[in-house]
Amino acid sequence: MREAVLGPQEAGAVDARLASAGLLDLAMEEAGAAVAAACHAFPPGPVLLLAGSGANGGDALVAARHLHLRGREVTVLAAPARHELTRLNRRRLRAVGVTPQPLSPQGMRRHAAGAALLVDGLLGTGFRPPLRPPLVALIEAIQAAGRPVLSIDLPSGLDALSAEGGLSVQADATVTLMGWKPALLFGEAAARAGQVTLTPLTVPATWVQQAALADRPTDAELGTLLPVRRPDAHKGVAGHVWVLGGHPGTTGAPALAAAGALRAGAGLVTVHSLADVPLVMPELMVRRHPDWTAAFASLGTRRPDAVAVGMGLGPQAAEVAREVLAWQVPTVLDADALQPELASLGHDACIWTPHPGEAARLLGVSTPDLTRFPLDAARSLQQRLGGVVIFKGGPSVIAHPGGLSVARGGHPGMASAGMGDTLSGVLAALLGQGLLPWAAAVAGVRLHARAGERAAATHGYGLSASDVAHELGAAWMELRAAAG
Ligand SMILES: NC(=O)C1=CN([C@@H]2O[C@H](COP(=O)(O)OP(=O)(O)OC[C@H]3O[C@@H](n4cnc5c(N)ncnc54)[C@H](O)[C@@H]3O)[C@@H](O)[C@H]2O)[C@@H](O)CC1
Ligand SMILES: Nc1ncnc2c1ncn2[C@@H]1O[C@H](COP(=O)(O)OP(=O)(O)O)[C@@H](O)[C@H]1O
Repeated sequence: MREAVLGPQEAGAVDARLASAGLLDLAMEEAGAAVAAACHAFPPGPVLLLAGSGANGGDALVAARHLHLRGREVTVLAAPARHELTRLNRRRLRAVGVTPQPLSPQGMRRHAAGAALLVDGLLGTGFRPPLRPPLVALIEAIQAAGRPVLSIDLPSGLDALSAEGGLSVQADATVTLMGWKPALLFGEAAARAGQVTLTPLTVPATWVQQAALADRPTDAELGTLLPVRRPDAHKGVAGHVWVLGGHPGTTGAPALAAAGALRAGAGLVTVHSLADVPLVMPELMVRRHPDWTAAFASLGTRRPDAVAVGMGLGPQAAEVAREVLAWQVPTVLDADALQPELASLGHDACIWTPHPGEAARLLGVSTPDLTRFPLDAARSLQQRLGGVVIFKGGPSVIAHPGGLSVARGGHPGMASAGMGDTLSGVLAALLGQGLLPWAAAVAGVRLHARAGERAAATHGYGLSASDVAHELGAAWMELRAAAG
């Protein structure tokens, strides 16, 4: 099932809709039950639950009731409830014999000493930074307690939309509700969440869609996008990819892109370069040109099915990319071709693949400004460049005219030189096989990430881009198999 990446909901609007059908009550009940179930994965012993004033606190109160009814010793420290359902669940908790005590850092410290587990229900998606003092002291007290922590929805103190950690709870596990929040997927914030499990909640799909900022497609969905060849297929129908790149000192980059293209099913791959590009696979065709004017003259009016341009291309990259963009063929722009002066020259069949440094150059902002809010960064890049943008990272965000998509998987071993070059080749291969740019982008990024995961199983942090290219075929088979 396609999962949503959710932004903070406008609590009032959601409440009104849900409350009218009594569904918010059911949703909170489901949420609390899931949290209680997750507590059983921790060692046995007393559970200290911390409930804030909003609905996140309400979830904690429901969890406390479920735990108590199953015979688990619980202590609940709760802030005065501002949320109607939270008040209701406070009454329900009292009715089964558990009376919440006032929430304070002192009380927290006193009770944490005897607790086997802390449940953090202080703040959820309703939190708006900066953190106010009473919460600062509480979060510091949670950290100082040194007990295992299970957070509800997201660790308290994290801004659901931001990748920043800041002062926030360091959880061992998080039960997130309804959909993934950006904070659980990116940067320092994601590292605060520990092991995350998603509890979907039985609410109408339209509500989830309304709250969603992005989607997060599964392998089964992405596998259906990969092309299937007829038995009588020949290399002429599998796409001819041209790779334009390389410069003395960076000749490996186009070679890696070309290997990525071949391993992602391109029928023919030709590298055009002014430099002496290594023939990393004998199946590649490499044409060395004296200069780019001569190169374009010799190519005449011949055009490939798809182009990847920019990898290790050096100082003339903008000029070369300008010429390529005028061809109006499906084009992947990477590395040195990611220049601000090309922004207005793109077309609908372009895929731009900046990493955060290149994205900052394209938008004229600082890298941290972009990595803090990766979904906003991807959206801004797409608005500036048009076509499809892949804002690369772990994970990457794909911005296309239909919205945003957050990729799954990959491996930290992929943080090594040349990895993006291989991705460019993969994308060009998929474009050359007829995929629409958005489909090539979402399927290509996942194919590359899955190949990275497979290669990392053998090579760990010693992973190279060539290792990833070698796993592309197996990753392709897996994705297709997942599609059924
Ligand atoms: N919307 C839904 O469909 C569901 C939401 N649920 C829960 O509801 C949560 C959202 O609930 P709410 O919107 O009530 O918000 P929260 O429970 O996240 O917190 C809101 C409260 O936090 C305090 N707060 C906000 N900013 C603060 C700051 N800077 N410093 C200190 N305190 C601050 C305010 O006092 C506010 O009352 C979700 O995270 C989830 O846990 C679940 O009950 C399941 C269903
Ligand atoms: N920690 C990570 N988790 C998942 N994928 C990663 C991670 N680090 C890097 N990658 C992937 O590796 C690629 C790196 O691209 P890039 O920075 O352009 O490399 P290069 O410029 O060396 O070719 C991107 O596709 C990125 O998504």
